[in-house]
Amino acid sequence: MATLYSTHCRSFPSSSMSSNQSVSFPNRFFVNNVSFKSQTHLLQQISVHTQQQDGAIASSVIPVESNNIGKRLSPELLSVTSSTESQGEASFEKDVNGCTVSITVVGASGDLAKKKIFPALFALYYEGCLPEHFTICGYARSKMTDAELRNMVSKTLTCRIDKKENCSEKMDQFLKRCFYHSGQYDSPENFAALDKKLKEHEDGRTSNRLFYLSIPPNIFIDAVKCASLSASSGNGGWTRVIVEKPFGRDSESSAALTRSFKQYLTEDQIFRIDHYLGKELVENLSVLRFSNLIFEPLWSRQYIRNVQLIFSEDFGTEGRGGYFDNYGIIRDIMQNHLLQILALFAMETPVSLDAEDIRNEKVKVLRSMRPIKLEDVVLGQYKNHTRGDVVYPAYVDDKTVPKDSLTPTFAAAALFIDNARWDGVPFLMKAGKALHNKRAEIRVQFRHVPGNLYKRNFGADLDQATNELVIRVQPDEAIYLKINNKVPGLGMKLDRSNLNLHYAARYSKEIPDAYERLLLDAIEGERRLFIRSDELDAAWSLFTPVLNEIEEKKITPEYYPYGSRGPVCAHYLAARYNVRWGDLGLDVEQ
Ligand SMILES: NC(=O)C1=CN([C@@H]2O[C@H](COP(=O)(O)OP(=O)(O)OC[C@H]3O[C@@H](n4cnc5c(N)ncnc54)[C@H](OP(=O)(O)O)[C@@H]3O)[C@@H](O)[C@H]2O)C=CC1
Ligand SMILES: O=C1O[C@H](COP(=O)(O)O)[C@@H](O)[C@H](O)[C@H]1O
Repeated sequence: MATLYSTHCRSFPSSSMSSNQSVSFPNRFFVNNVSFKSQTHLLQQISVHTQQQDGAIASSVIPVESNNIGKRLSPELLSVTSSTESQGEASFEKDVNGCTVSITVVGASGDLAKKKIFPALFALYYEGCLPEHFTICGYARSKMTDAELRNMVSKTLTCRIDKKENCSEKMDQFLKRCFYHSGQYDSPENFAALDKKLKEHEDGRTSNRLFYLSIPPNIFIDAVKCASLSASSGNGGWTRVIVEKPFGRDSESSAALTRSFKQYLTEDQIFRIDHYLGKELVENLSVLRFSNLIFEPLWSRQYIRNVQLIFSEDFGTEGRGGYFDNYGIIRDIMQNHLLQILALFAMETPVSLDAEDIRNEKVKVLRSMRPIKLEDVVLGQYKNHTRGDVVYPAYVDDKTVPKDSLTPTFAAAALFIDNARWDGVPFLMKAGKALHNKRAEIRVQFRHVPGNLYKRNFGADLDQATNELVIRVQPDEAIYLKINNKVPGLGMKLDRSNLNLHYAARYSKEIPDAYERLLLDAIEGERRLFIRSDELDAAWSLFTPVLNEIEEKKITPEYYPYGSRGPVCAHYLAARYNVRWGDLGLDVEQ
């Protein structure tokens, strides 16, 4: 997996390679990524030098079928070599003209582009993770010059706190690679003009083109159609499209969207982003589980009492009420971010770390899930609240939201996976806006110790002694395990303490933003963290019936004050399954 690379990013100095040159890799790497990289080169062979335990170097050539020599590698071919972990070098035959990557941010004038995409692209550039030849082009209807785009982008760029050297120089160099093209999203002519502009920058090199659709969903198809027909790579490079959520609002609309995409793109070209999959601790979930002996044996109904997936924000829908009212918190957070984490958490060990193997396991989890019952769902909506002199608005105070809106800004739900590993274990989800804190975490509560010798020390409430593993995705990333411990002294007093892996204390390096990882993956053709269409179908099949029922029955949400801990009914839901929400406990570190 990416986290095992010890190189700081996964780029190689590919564009500086001369024909048949070997590229040496100073550190351990997975050969599949070497091969992936070679999609931008013509493959000749891959030589691998593996360091043995005694330090000796064993050399081998990864067999490449003769009919594949000189061809671009497809991900399918890569699976042959994917599990080889090596140190060494690889040889490629370089393209005659070299390659370039052109990244077009469609909707460049928008919120997400400014907030996340351009800063992530700069971070990749700053870290040396972008190829030598690349162009970034903003595309939107707004009229802007290149200079105006650069000015807009420059306001959002920051340098890594641990690497401030040459920052302004790097920013200037980066901004010089950014251009702007104004056009309509449904105009083949405007996209053809974009194509012409990109070609000028690509300067005859093999062009690989990445389109990031950072636009509202109602114009996805227009943009995909025009990008694919008028501006895709025409000279042997790849064309990929990153699509932002929402991918529809139920099974039917999602399937229709996929069908429309597939008129213009193959599944391999579609990168459906769920930025929670790019978060460091979500990426680490599989490492934690599959590369530590102590967790995997406990990872089942036998030892785990319940799992909690919690998302909270301490602000409302500010500025996004128009979008939000049509979706609500279940579609905005649960059906995608929390469900994706659940699938990664609960999946069986994949055959390998290849994208398809991982996604195959995730989809099995999703398909094993029990339909969600309406009585297992709690809905809430925030109302206004005054604290001191400050009046915090209600959801319906947003001018873009109808006054009588029933759209939930909070939801809690109990989900179940009906398979052998998880039979009967409640997976509780809770997501809300305008709550008392901002947090995303996974909480795993273990069963009570059978015949606990120390039970008298806990009084009547054995839950006080529950071991709990907390994976705090954000903020202040941490993994900690609550254990029972003897308080030092002559008596026998027990307390609960944390074995704590606190990232800020352990690692001095700043944690990359999820969008950096995902953009880099899309450039490299790594699909592991993107949603495959069957995963999406399964996710919608799970949520669509209950969403329909909520809407048909016009369920009134429980109103909770802005800045509170959310609806009381969430506690009743948990109690029904003999669960206490872990984030509301009284521990030192919650
Ligand atoms: N913002 C966020 O935090 C997040 C956003 N997303 C998703 O990312 C995508 C982009 O989000 P965001 O940047 O907030 O979106 P914006 O509403 O800011 O729209 C992006 C750009 O699209 C164009 N646009 C907006 N509305 C229309 C319209 N009705 N018809 C045609 N063009 C329009 C505008 O550019 P111009 O007028 O110049 O053409 C605008 O600058 C959306 O799909 C959103 O759901 C996902 C997660 C988080
Ligand atoms: O996808 C979305 O995510 C954000 C929260 O993302 P984070 O990385 O800041 O935690 C959320 O605010 C937004 O409503 C939702 O659409």
